[in-house]
Amino acid sequence: MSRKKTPKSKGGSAPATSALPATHGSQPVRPGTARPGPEAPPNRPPQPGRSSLGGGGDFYDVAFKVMLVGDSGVGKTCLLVRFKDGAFLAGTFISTVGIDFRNKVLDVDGMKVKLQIWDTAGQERFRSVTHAYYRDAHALLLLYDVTNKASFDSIQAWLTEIQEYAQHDVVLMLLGNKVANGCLQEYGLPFMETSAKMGLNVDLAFMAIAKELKQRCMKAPSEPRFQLHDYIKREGRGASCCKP
Ligand SMILES: Nc1nc2c(ncn2[C@@H]2O[C@H](COP(=O)(O)OP(=O)(O)OP(=O)(O)O)[C@@H](O)[C@H]2O)c(=O)[nH]1
Ligand SMILES: [Mg+2]
Repeated sequence: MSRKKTPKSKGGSAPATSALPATHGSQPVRPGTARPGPEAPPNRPPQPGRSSLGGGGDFYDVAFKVMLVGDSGVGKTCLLVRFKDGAFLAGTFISTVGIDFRNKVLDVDGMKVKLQIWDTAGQERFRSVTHAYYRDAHALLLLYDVTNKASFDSIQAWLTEIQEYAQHDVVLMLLGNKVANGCLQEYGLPFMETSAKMGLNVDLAFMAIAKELKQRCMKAPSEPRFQLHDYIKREGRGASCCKP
């Protein structure tokens, strides 16, 4: 499989007024089959198959879009910054406006898997912006704050929204951020407790998504199926559990 190196890109953001993302269903974007094209403008999501998906300055074999969703204040931006930069955004809470993204390339069993991670605004007034991005997402990380019951109570509403706007085969994982004890099996989703502050299970959450996505499009018939539930149960640190 061919590999690609494209100009460095830290990420970008799309204001509430930005155009809709291009539609490509839930097909992964492989550099080897990419159409040539200019970099997408920084305030718009990249077009499928264009070199902008290669931003980040790294070679990659396959690219996927991952979206972070959940109520305002649950820690989506902090989780992404922790994953991308290994740092915790302490201090004043600055709510995301519109939508923002960062790229990161992971080595998944010898293959370079690029995740383009979209950080959405949890505030209600940006909900229509978020809706427009669901259809392009290959995976969704739904976050709630384990110290905020209201954010937990919102899970069902988020799931309803996901069902309405996302692809039917989207990979979905629930993350209880700001870590506490206990297990959650209620929604039957792969689940982990994370802490953007302490870095708990953050890399693992994204790696689990990358492994699942990579296997969905690359698995050889003889290869055993990747078990997302088993993987996060086995590899998760601290309190983590999932549906058997
Ligand atoms: N203790 C603790 N605080 C956290 C953690 N993650 C985020 N926070 C804090 O929670 C607040 C909100 O974090 P953000 O990441 O900005 O929340 P968000 O989900 O992006 O919010 P919106 O952009 O409004 O949707 C900030 O004050 C963070 O410092 C965590 O794991 N532990
Ligand atoms: Mg945010």
